[in-house]
Amino acid sequence: MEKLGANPANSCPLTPLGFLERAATVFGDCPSVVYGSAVFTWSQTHRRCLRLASALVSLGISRRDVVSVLLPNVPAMYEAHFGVPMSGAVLNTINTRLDARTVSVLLRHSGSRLVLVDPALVPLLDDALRLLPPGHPAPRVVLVEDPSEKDPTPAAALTYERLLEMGDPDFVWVRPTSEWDPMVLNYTSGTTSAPKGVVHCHRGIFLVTLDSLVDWAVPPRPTYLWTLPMFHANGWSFPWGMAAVGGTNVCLRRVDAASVYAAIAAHGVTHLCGAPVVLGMLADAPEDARRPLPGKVRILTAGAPPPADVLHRVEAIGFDVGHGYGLTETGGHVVSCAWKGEWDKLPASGRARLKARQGVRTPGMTEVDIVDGDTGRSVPRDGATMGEIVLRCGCIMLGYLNDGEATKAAVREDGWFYTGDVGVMHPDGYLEIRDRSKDVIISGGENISSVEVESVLYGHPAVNEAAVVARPDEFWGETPCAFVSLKDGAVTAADVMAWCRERMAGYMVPKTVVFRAELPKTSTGKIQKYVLRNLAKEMGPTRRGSSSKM
Ligand SMILES: Nc1ncnc2c1ncn2[C@@H]1O[C@H](COP(=O)(O)OP(=O)(O)OP(=O)(O)O)[C@@H](O)[C@H]1O
Repeated sequence: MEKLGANPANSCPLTPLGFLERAATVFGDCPSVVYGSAVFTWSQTHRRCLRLASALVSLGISRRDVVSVLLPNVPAMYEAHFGVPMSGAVLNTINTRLDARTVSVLLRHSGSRLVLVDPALVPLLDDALRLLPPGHPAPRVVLVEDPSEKDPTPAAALTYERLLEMGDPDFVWVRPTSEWDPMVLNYTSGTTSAPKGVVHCHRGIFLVTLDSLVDWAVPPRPTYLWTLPMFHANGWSFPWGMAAVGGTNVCLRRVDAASVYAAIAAHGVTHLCGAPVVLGMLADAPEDARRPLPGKVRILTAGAPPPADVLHRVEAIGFDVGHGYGLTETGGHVVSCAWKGEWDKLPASGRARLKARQGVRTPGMTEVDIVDGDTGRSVPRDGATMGEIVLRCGCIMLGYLNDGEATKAAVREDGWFYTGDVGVMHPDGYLEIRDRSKDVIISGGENISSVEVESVLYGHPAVNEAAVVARPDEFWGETPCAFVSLKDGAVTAADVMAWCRERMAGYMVPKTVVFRAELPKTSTGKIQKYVLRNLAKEMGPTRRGSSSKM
């Protein structure tokens, strides 16, 4: 036995890129990517990706060079997920909702060599390039033509289709020399601080892709609607996943309730992903935007805590919602609320409450725990004691690009990745996020989960969105301050406080309620609590016994 082990046949580097070759063989004539009236087959997508890889190499792109994309969910964005790493380069998808300054910082930080850009985003890229420091080599720009957008570049500029024409459809793609070779570079959303550049290798992406398919029980040949931006942590690994199962990728340039319902009906969509804001959008869609669902439509939600009330409402329409938890640093979801048959017997609100819990590790994940910050020991399974969620598995990032300190703080010597999320472990072994460590409110020594207070606020029939942050308090240190946007305006701060008082302990009830037409969000649709926290701080401390409204 001692002599047996790794050999050249069993230690070839794992990579998700091979899924595409297989898809071309098995599903060659089946639709791969649909966009408006354009329909590609898997053999066409395979050849287009090889052309892209070959053309990039002919432009001088080589192993480990960074190629960025500034694109909505269009076919070129899908193809870049294969074509760019098939050239040996590292794919960097840039969030299209960022401002020019941030895009410029990311281009500089990543040392990007080439950018694929959408016509509508050319002005943003131009501004970002102008902001690069003098002497910094600007990346080469390739415009991705789009039938629905005016072409803003001179005829002589290099375009995506011309680039593909230059490429070889029989190109022998550049395989990773090691499965640990970097494959993608994704910047985090910047919800809690400046975006960090997360680097994943081929092996990690291979593992999370297959794990996500198994965990969500995705069958062969699904019809997958791209409501989740592929720039957000590579669409939680599903660009590669859809090739593995021969799915049809329905691309949408813009996501609004009417286009989502229309696309579901027109294409017979079976699967889609979205942050809880997308669920809210579907649940609150006006009657004239809705279409009957053509069959079972499954939604995977992750990225922020889904309020039980929103889960309940979207399931009432007929959607079948799965709930996952992950971070840019894990490449996809690694914890999910694995559903038990016996829960089906519960009333709808009870089912939604259970589904709002983040759940248990996915099958491919090695270990998840919640640990006490001081002792490092697991917290008791009592559904009440809070600790930090830590993870261990093959899809944890290689690290943050050029940021050894942040990498060391997140991936520690004890073998855990520290998520910065605070949660509790329930007696049945399912975990539930209570907060991000920076968002916990400490009032008179009691830890208050802002998420828990928010979930009560979301239950109020007039509340559209809610976020709870700490406001300084002269006596308690901090008290909860709720920022609320309303569906209709006929509610007072006193009503909101009374609603909370009936449903939670007194110390958790917001002592300040601020109404806003809209709450500030990150480019991935998450509410920017640090902006609200600053606003709460600027209001000055609350005084003993006081409660206020604005
Ligand atoms: N199902 C979920 N329920 C609650 N929170 C979730 C869920 N899924 C993800 N999250 C939150 O999203 C975070 C991961 O988001 P992402 O990687 O996009 O960047 P970010 O953490 O928002 O940005 P930054 O790290 O720059 O502040 C998790 O740490 C967690 O706080």
